[in-house]
Amino acid sequence: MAQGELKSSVLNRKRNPKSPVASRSSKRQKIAEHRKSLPIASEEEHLIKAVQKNDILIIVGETGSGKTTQLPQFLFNAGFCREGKMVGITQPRRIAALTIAKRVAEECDVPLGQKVGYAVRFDDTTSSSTRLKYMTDGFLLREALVDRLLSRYSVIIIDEAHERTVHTDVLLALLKKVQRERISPLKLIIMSASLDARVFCDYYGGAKDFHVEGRQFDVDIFYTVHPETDYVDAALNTIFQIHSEEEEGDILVFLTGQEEIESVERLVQEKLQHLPEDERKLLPLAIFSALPSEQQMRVFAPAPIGSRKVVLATNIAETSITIPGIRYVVDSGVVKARTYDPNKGMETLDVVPVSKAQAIQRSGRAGREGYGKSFHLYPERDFWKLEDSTKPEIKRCNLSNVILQLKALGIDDIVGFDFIDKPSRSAIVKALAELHLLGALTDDCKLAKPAGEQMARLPLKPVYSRALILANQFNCLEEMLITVAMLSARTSRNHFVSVEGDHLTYLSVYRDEAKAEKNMRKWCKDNFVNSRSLKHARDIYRQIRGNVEQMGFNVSSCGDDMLEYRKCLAASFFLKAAQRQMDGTYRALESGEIVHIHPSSVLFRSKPECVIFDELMQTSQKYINNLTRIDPLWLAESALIITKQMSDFNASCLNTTSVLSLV
Ligand SMILES: Nc1ncnc2c1ncn2[C@@H]1O[C@H](COP(=O)(O)OP(=O)(O)OP(=O)(O)O)[C@@H](O)[C@H]1O
Repeated sequence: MAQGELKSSVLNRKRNPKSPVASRSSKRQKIAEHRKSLPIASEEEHLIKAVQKNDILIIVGETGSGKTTQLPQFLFNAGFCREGKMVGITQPRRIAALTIAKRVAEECDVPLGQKVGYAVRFDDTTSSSTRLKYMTDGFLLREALVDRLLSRYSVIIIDEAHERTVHTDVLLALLKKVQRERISPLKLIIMSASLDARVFCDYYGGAKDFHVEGRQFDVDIFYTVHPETDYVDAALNTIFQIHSEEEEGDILVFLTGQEEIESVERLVQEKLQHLPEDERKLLPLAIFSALPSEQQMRVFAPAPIGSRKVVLATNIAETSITIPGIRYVVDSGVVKARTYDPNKGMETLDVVPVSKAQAIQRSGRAGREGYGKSFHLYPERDFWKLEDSTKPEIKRCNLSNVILQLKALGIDDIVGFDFIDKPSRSAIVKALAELHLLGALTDDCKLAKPAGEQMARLPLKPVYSRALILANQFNCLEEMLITVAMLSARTSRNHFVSVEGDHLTYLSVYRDEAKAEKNMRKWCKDNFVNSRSLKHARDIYRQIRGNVEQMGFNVSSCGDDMLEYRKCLAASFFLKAAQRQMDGTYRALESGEIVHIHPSSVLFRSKPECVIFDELMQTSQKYINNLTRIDPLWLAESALIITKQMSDFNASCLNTTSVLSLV
């Protein structure tokens, strides 16, 4: 993309004053000045009055106006944290909870974990003195399992509500109920950067909305004149164009996923080799959700003096976060979106155009510390054609996890539950049936004891939780913990091939690295394994091992008896089994879909007669991935159990019999 093709639509610019490298007190002064300069600062009094007057408040403000960092501090100062009460702030993403809490602790000049802390899955920094608690929406939902009325909170703020993650949607409904049931008052604040305040106001019966006007810094917006045929190539060119022509400042590039990011990372490195020495000072850094937290945090460190960092990100960096130094944003205009078809039990992962709200959020990342520029790799006319916002996740995801949590919260009538946007009936029925077959629900659709309770306590997909519970009985819990950790970390498995399938291959990758005497990075490099993902898997392993030990499980190993382990996999993943057809394709037994083994599976060539799989996904074709070869007779054993379960299953609790089509 040539410079001439970029078009500016915002001319009004303000420059960021140069920041002095400061001693602690001048840093404190700088922070105080910064806080005063935020658009929300002049609204403190009005906001507090509005919260005092209204039990539910919808706050809408532009990105960067200071909602997330300032409002909790205003509430603290106004006395909402007296008598040990807390203000809880939820974020859709863990990286946001983490970095915002760090920033607010810095603004308050306190160590993280005391007055200000964060809590995300497997990582809780809060203490008994924490008053402002940043957390993921999923974490608060889990907290409700232990303390139904969320009694320690005086205020709960649901931030970035417009993202409409499934956990946010469930919280919106749950908090309505909690508010009604609580004796001590609970203030509820819904915050959103954009648009649909109306939806939330209506949902809460005409709740009051409050608008914070203005933003701190302008962002110049540029579009291409013509559509780009290859956005990766266009992104690469734009990075180097900014690097050679624009003033100092870091670059944030939005791409779609890990593989793409890693390939752009390599391409940037390669291109740099062809530049003169003094123009090579460009440091590519990746951030995506499968990256371990501490590696994600690298993008927040300043670039070495004289260098420019270029952060290659998925939509993980789209909302809430401030990456210091970013002045330029490059927006590919696309995102990888997951949708789930409950009838086929199939996930589809498509690269689709972003919504207007997402494009605005992306641009907003350039104007956090000073004036910025945002380069969209598509024409302006295409921006206007984008959807306003993304479809709520609850309408396009597998509901089994969320329904299990609602059941564990004592909410039995899922169909009648007051969702802001109701999931389809078929998605609910499918999830209930799946949970029943996995042993989490009784025949009357109640939480089964203890299996359902244990599954609800484990922060994993229900099928993984079931695999762990069964593995405890099959004496292969150690192996299953590794498998679940490797599957959750989406680790690569090149080079190590077990003829039995991907799960066993994962096991050998994990174990061989542990045995090797070399350092992990070197070992991974020699063996073509992604070291980032493997490290992530090790973290997850440690954490879930802690969970199952707390539940009283004894982590034992089946040694070399992999038959037991494979039988255990079959008994857990029986709903995800596929049988080879005459023509070499497979038929997924649950849905009847014709599917193919993904080329990255170690079983791609050997094509065994019968397999269980972890993923069924539509990309260019319908693929199954993460497979293990099983004996069809083992499935027959599971089928007998299922038939028995189904005959006992009280389908009237769903008011439908369509669950029977499952078996
Ligand atoms: N970690 C950080 N480091 C440096 N500055 C930060 C950090 N977090 C926030 N800020 C500053 O505070 C400003 C306000 O951030 P805040 O997150 O409160 O805004 P917001 O209105 O909630 O925006 P958004 O809707 O985009 O989350 C940012 O624009 C930035 O200048």
